[in-house]
Amino acid sequence: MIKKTLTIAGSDSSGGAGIQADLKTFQEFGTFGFCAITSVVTMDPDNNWSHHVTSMEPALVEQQLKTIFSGKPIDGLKTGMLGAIETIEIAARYIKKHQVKHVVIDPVMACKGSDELLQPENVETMKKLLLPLATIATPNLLEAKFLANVPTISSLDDMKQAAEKILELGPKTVVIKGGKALGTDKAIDVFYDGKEFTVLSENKIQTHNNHGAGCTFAAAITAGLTKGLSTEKAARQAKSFVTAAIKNGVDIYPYVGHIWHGAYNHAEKRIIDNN
Ligand SMILES: Nc1ncnc2c1ncn2[C@@H]1O[C@H](COP(=O)(O)OP(=O)(O)O)[C@@H](O)[C@H]1O
Ligand SMILES: Cc1ncc(COP(=O)(O)O)c(C=O)c1O
Ligand SMILES: [Mg+2]
Repeated sequence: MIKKTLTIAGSDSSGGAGIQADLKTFQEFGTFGFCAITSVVTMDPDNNWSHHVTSMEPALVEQQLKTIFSGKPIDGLKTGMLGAIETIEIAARYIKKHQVKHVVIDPVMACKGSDELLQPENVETMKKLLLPLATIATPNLLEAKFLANVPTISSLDDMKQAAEKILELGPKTVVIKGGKALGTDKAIDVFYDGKEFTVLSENKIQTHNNHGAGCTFAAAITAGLTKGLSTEKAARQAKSFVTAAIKNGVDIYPYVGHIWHGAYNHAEKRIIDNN
Protein backbone atom coordinates (compact mmCIF):
# COMPACT_ATOMS: atom_id res chain seq x y z
CA MET A 1 0.00 0.00 0.00
CA ILE A 2 1.35 3.42 -0.92
CA LYS A 3 2.69 5.33 2.08
CA LYS A 4 0.77 8.40 3.15
CA THR A 5 2.82 11.44 4.10
CA LEU A 6 1.48 14.71 5.48
CA THR A 7 2.96 18.17 5.79
CA ILE A 8 1.54 20.70 8.23
CA ALA A 9 3.25 23.83 6.97
CA GLY A 10 3.06 27.16 5.22
CA SER A 11 2.56 27.84 1.54
CA ASP A 12 5.57 29.47 -0.14
CA SER A 13 4.02 31.46 -2.96
CA SER A 14 7.36 31.44 -4.81
CA GLY A 15 7.13 27.64 -5.09
CA GLY A 16 10.46 26.48 -3.63
CA ALA A 17 9.98 25.94 0.10
CA GLY A 18 7.07 25.16 2.43
CA ILE A 19 4.29 22.81 1.36
CA GLN A 20 5.33 23.21 -2.27
CA ALA A 21 8.74 21.68 -1.47
CA ASP A 22 7.21 19.03 0.74
CA LEU A 23 4.60 17.79 -1.72
CA LYS A 24 7.09 17.72 -4.59
CA THR A 25 9.51 15.75 -2.44
CA PHE A 26 6.84 13.32 -1.24
CA GLN A 27 5.98 12.69 -4.89
CA GLU A 28 9.62 12.07 -5.82
CA PHE A 29 9.75 9.45 -3.08
CA GLY A 30 6.68 7.69 -4.42
CA THR A 31 4.53 8.48 -1.39
CA PHE A 32 1.01 9.96 -1.41
CA GLY A 33 1.28 13.52 -0.13
CA PHE A 34 -1.26 15.47 1.93
CA CYS A 35 -1.03 19.02 3.26
CA ALA A 36 -2.65 21.13 5.94
CA ILE A 37 -1.83 24.77 5.20
CA THR A 38 -1.05 26.83 8.30
CA SER A 39 -0.05 30.12 6.69
CA VAL A 40 0.67 31.77 3.38
CA VAL A 41 4.02 33.45 2.72
CA THR A 42 4.24 36.12 0.04
CA MET A 43 7.30 38.01 -1.10
CA ASP A 44 7.28 41.64 -2.22
CA PRO A 45 9.22 42.23 -5.44
CA ASP A 46 8.80 46.00 -4.93
CA ASN A 47 10.39 45.90 -1.50
CA ASN A 48 13.55 43.82 -1.79
CA TRP A 49 11.58 40.53 -1.71
CA SER A 50 10.62 41.08 1.94
CA HIS A 51 8.59 38.17 3.31
CA HIS A 52 5.11 38.50 4.70
CA VAL A 53 3.38 35.73 6.63
CA THR A 54 -0.41 35.53 6.84
CA SER A 55 -1.56 32.89 9.31
CA MET A 56 -4.63 30.81 8.54
CA GLU A 57 -7.48 30.75 11.01
CA PRO A 58 -6.68 27.88 13.39
CA ALA A 59 -10.22 26.53 12.95
CA LEU A 60 -9.53 26.16 9.23
CA VAL A 61 -6.29 24.30 9.92
CA GLU A 62 -8.24 21.99 12.17
CA GLN A 63 -10.83 21.39 9.45
CA GLN A 64 -8.03 20.40 7.08
CA LEU A 65 -6.59 17.97 9.65
CA LYS A 66 -10.02 16.54 10.36
CA THR A 67 -10.49 15.87 6.65
CA ILE A 68 -7.06 14.30 6.25
CA PHE A 69 -7.26 12.09 9.33
CA SER A 70 -10.71 10.77 8.47
CA GLY A 71 -9.08 8.46 5.91
CA LYS A 72 -6.62 5.57 6.27
CA PRO A 73 -3.83 6.22 8.80
CA ILE A 74 -1.11 8.71 7.94
CA ASP A 75 2.24 6.91 7.98
CA GLY A 76 4.42 9.93 8.64
CA LEU A 77 4.21 13.68 8.88
CA LYS A 78 6.36 16.74 9.07
CA THR A 79 5.69 20.18 10.41
CA GLY A 80 7.19 23.36 9.00
CA MET A 81 6.04 26.95 9.40
CA LEU A 82 3.15 26.88 11.84
CA GLY A 83 1.19 30.11 11.70
CA ALA A 84 -0.76 30.88 14.86
CA ILE A 85 0.03 29.51 18.32
CA GLU A 86 -3.36 27.84 18.47
CA THR A 87 -2.44 25.99 15.28
CA ILE A 88 0.57 24.49 17.05
CA GLU A 89 -1.72 23.27 19.81
CA ILE A 90 -4.10 21.75 17.27
CA ALA A 91 -1.25 20.05 15.39
CA ALA A 92 0.12 18.54 18.61
CA ARG A 93 -3.33 17.30 19.55
CA TYR A 94 -3.85 15.56 16.18
CA ILE A 95 -0.39 13.98 16.21
CA LYS A 96 -1.07 12.51 19.65
CA LYS A 97 -4.66 11.49 18.98
CA HIS A 98 -3.76 9.63 15.80
CA GLN A 99 -0.51 8.22 17.16
CA VAL A 100 1.40 9.09 14.00
CA LYS A 101 4.42 6.80 13.91
CA HIS A 102 6.98 9.03 12.21
CA VAL A 103 7.00 12.70 13.17
CA VAL A 104 9.55 15.11 11.72
CA ILE A 105 9.58 18.55 13.33
CA ASP A 106 11.31 21.11 11.12
CA PRO A 107 11.27 24.07 13.51
CA VAL A 108 11.06 26.79 10.86
CA MET A 109 11.66 30.19 12.43
CA ALA A 110 13.12 32.34 9.66
CA CYS A 111 13.63 32.36 5.94
CA LYS A 112 17.07 32.24 4.36
CA GLY A 113 19.19 35.34 4.36
CA SER A 114 17.54 36.79 7.47
CA ASP A 115 18.24 36.38 11.15
CA GLU A 116 14.93 37.92 12.01
CA LEU A 117 12.48 35.43 13.46
CA LEU A 118 9.24 35.52 11.50
CA GLN A 119 7.01 34.53 14.40
CA PRO A 120 9.10 34.71 17.60
CA GLU A 121 5.99 34.23 19.72
CA ASN A 122 5.72 30.65 18.40
CA VAL A 123 9.07 29.39 19.62
CA GLU A 124 8.14 28.49 23.20
CA THR A 125 4.96 26.65 22.23
CA MET A 126 6.81 24.73 19.55
CA LYS A 127 9.46 23.72 22.08
CA LYS A 128 6.91 22.67 24.64
CA LEU A 129 4.28 20.92 22.52
CA LEU A 130 5.94 19.69 19.33
CA LEU A 131 9.55 18.79 20.07
CA PRO A 132 8.58 16.09 22.60
CA LEU A 133 6.55 14.37 19.86
CA ALA A 134 9.40 14.31 17.34
CA THR A 135 11.01 11.21 15.92
CA ILE A 136 13.55 13.73 14.65
CA ALA A 137 13.92 17.52 14.79
CA THR A 138 15.78 19.27 11.97
CA PRO A 139 16.83 22.81 12.98
CA ASN A 140 19.22 24.91 10.92
CA LEU A 141 22.00 26.76 12.75
CA LEU A 142 19.85 29.77 13.64
CA GLU A 143 16.98 27.62 14.89
CA ALA A 144 19.35 25.37 16.85
CA LYS A 145 20.73 28.45 18.58
CA PHE A 146 17.25 29.43 19.80
CA LEU A 147 16.20 25.90 20.73
CA ALA A 148 19.41 25.17 22.64
CA ASN A 149 19.46 28.66 24.10
CA VAL A 150 23.14 29.24 23.32
CA PRO A 151 24.70 32.52 22.14
CA THR A 152 26.37 31.21 18.96
CA ILE A 153 26.99 28.04 17.01
CA SER A 154 30.06 28.37 14.84
CA SER A 155 31.91 25.06 14.98
CA LEU A 156 31.30 21.33 14.91
CA ASP A 157 31.80 21.21 18.69
CA ASP A 158 29.20 23.96 19.18
CA MET A 159 26.81 21.93 17.02
CA LYS A 160 27.33 18.83 19.15
CA GLN A 161 26.73 20.72 22.38
CA ALA A 162 23.60 22.32 20.95
CA ALA A 163 22.36 18.89 19.80
CA GLU A 164 22.67 17.57 23.35
CA LYS A 165 20.65 20.49 24.68
CA ILE A 166 17.95 20.13 22.02
CA LEU A 167 17.60 16.43 22.79
CA GLU A 168 16.68 17.40 26.34
CA LEU A 169 13.55 19.05 24.91
CA GLY A 170 12.25 15.61 24.03
CA PRO A 171 12.85 14.60 20.40
CA LYS A 172 14.21 11.08 19.91
CA THR A 173 16.89 12.37 17.55
CA VAL A 174 18.06 15.69 16.21
CA VAL A 175 19.96 16.70 13.11
CA ILE A 176 21.43 20.20 13.11
CA LYS A 177 22.03 21.49 9.59
CA GLY A 178 25.30 23.35 9.25
CA GLY A 179 24.63 23.91 5.56
CA LYS A 180 25.99 27.01 3.94
CA ALA A 181 25.93 28.99 7.18
CA LEU A 182 28.75 27.02 8.85
CA GLY A 183 32.17 28.27 7.79
CA THR A 184 33.50 24.87 6.69
CA ASP A 185 34.57 23.55 3.27
CA LYS A 186 31.99 20.79 3.44
CA ALA A 187 28.24 21.07 4.04
CA ILE A 188 28.08 19.40 7.42
CA ASP A 189 25.08 18.28 9.47
CA VAL A 190 25.32 16.73 12.93
CA PHE A 191 22.99 13.83 13.71
CA TYR A 192 22.55 12.85 17.36
CA ASP A 193 20.42 10.11 18.90
CA GLY A 194 21.48 10.52 22.51
CA LYS A 195 24.25 7.94 22.17
CA GLU A 196 26.42 8.79 19.22
CA PHE A 197 27.15 11.78 17.03
CA THR A 198 27.18 11.12 13.30
CA VAL A 199 28.47 13.77 10.94
CA LEU A 200 26.71 13.89 7.57
CA SER A 201 28.98 15.58 5.09
CA GLU A 202 28.72 16.49 1.41
CA ASN A 203 30.65 18.87 -0.80
CA LYS A 204 29.50 22.42 -0.32
CA ILE A 205 28.02 23.75 -3.54
CA GLN A 206 28.87 27.33 -4.41
CA THR A 207 25.44 28.60 -5.31
CA HIS A 208 22.70 30.97 -4.22
CA ASN A 209 20.07 28.44 -5.18
CA ASN A 210 19.30 27.02 -1.77
CA HIS A 211 15.78 28.29 -1.09
CA GLY A 212 13.74 25.31 0.09
CA ALA A 213 16.70 23.11 1.05
CA GLY A 214 15.64 22.68 4.67
CA CYS A 215 12.01 21.84 3.91
CA THR A 216 13.06 19.36 1.25
CA PHE A 217 15.56 17.68 3.58
CA ALA A 218 12.88 17.23 6.28
CA ALA A 219 10.26 16.02 3.77
CA ALA A 220 12.75 13.50 2.37
CA ILE A 221 13.44 12.20 5.89
CA THR A 222 9.69 11.87 6.48
CA ALA A 223 9.19 9.84 3.32
CA GLY A 224 12.24 7.67 4.01
CA LEU A 225 10.99 6.85 7.51
CA THR A 226 7.58 5.77 6.19
CA LYS A 227 9.36 3.34 3.89
CA GLY A 228 11.01 1.64 6.84
CA LEU A 229 14.44 3.27 6.89
CA SER A 230 16.11 3.87 10.25
CA THR A 231 16.27 7.51 11.27
CA GLU A 232 19.96 7.68 10.43
CA LYS A 233 19.53 6.05 7.01
CA ALA A 234 16.58 8.33 6.24
CA ALA A 235 18.73 11.36 7.12
CA ARG A 236 21.61 10.12 4.97
CA GLN A 237 19.34 9.52 2.01
CA ALA A 238 17.70 12.92 2.49
CA LYS A 239 21.14 14.52 2.51
CA SER A 240 21.99 12.98 -0.90
CA PHE A 241 18.56 13.96 -2.20
CA VAL A 242 18.85 17.60 -1.14
CA THR A 243 22.44 17.88 -2.35
CA ALA A 244 21.30 16.88 -5.84
CA ALA A 245 18.46 19.41 -5.56
CA ILE A 246 20.89 22.21 -4.64
CA LYS A 247 23.40 21.23 -7.33
CA ASN A 248 20.66 21.43 -9.97
CA GLY A 249 18.98 24.56 -8.64
CA VAL A 250 17.03 26.94 -10.83
CA ASP A 251 17.12 30.72 -11.20
CA ILE A 252 13.57 31.98 -11.30
CA TYR A 253 13.61 35.19 -9.26
CA PRO A 254 16.33 37.83 -8.97
CA TYR A 255 16.40 37.60 -5.15
CA VAL A 256 16.61 33.96 -4.12
CA GLY A 257 17.43 30.91 -6.16
CA HIS A 258 15.42 27.74 -5.80
CA ILE A 259 16.59 24.20 -5.43
CA TRP A 260 15.06 21.68 -7.83
CA HIS A 261 13.23 19.00 -5.89
CA GLY A 262 13.14 16.65 -8.87
CA ALA A 263 16.88 16.64 -9.53
CA TYR A 264 17.82 13.38 -7.79
CA ASN A 265 15.43 11.33 -9.90
CA HIS A 266 15.19 13.35 -13.12
CA ALA A 267 18.52 15.16 -13.64
CA GLU A 268 20.86 12.70 -11.94
CA LYS A 269 18.70 9.65 -12.71
CA ARG A 270 19.61 8.06 -9.40
CA ILE A 271 16.00 7.10 -8.60
CA ILE A 272 14.90 6.76 -4.99
CA ASP A 273 14.39 3.06 -4.48
CA ASN A 274 13.33 1.91 -1.07
CA ASN A 275 9.90 0.47 -1.55
N1 LIG B 1 25.55 25.26 -0.50
C1 LIG B 1 25.26 24.04 -0.04
N2 LIG B 1 25.93 22.96 -0.52
C2 LIG B 1 25.62 21.71 -0.08
N3 LIG B 1 24.70 21.45 0.85
C3 LIG B 1 24.01 22.48 1.37
C4 LIG B 1 24.25 23.83 0.97
N4 LIG B 1 23.40 24.64 1.64
C5 LIG B 1 22.66 23.83 2.44
N5 LIG B 1 23.03 22.53 2.30
C6 LIG B 1 22.44 21.36 2.94
O1 LIG B 1 21.04 21.42 2.72
C7 LIG B 1 20.33 20.93 3.86
C8 LIG B 1 19.43 22.05 4.37
O2 LIG B 1 20.21 22.94 5.14
P1 LIG B 1 19.96 24.49 5.30
O3 LIG B 1 19.97 25.12 3.94
O4 LIG B 1 20.95 25.00 6.28
O5 LIG B 1 18.52 24.48 5.94
P2 LIG B 1 17.40 25.60 5.99
O6 LIG B 1 16.88 25.68 4.58
O7 LIG B 1 16.39 25.09 6.93
O8 LIG B 1 18.08 26.86 6.43
C9 LIG B 1 21.41 20.47 4.85
O9 LIG B 1 21.68 19.11 4.62
C10 LIG B 1 22.59 21.34 4.47
O10 LIG B 1 23.83 20.81 4.88
C1 LIG C 1 6.19 28.65 3.90
C2 LIG C 1 7.65 28.52 4.14
N1 LIG C 1 8.12 27.52 4.92
C3 LIG C 1 9.42 27.37 5.16
C4 LIG C 1 10.37 28.25 4.66
C5 LIG C 1 11.81 28.00 4.97
O1 LIG C 1 12.43 27.46 3.82
P1 LIG C 1 13.83 26.69 3.80
O2 LIG C 1 13.55 25.29 3.32
O3 LIG C 1 14.68 27.43 2.82
O4 LIG C 1 14.35 26.68 5.19
C6 LIG C 1 9.95 29.31 3.85
C7 LIG C 1 10.92 30.26 3.29
O5 LIG C 1 10.60 31.12 2.51
C8 LIG C 1 8.57 29.45 3.58
O6 LIG C 1 8.10 30.44 2.79
MG1 LIG D 1 14.43 25.76 7.15
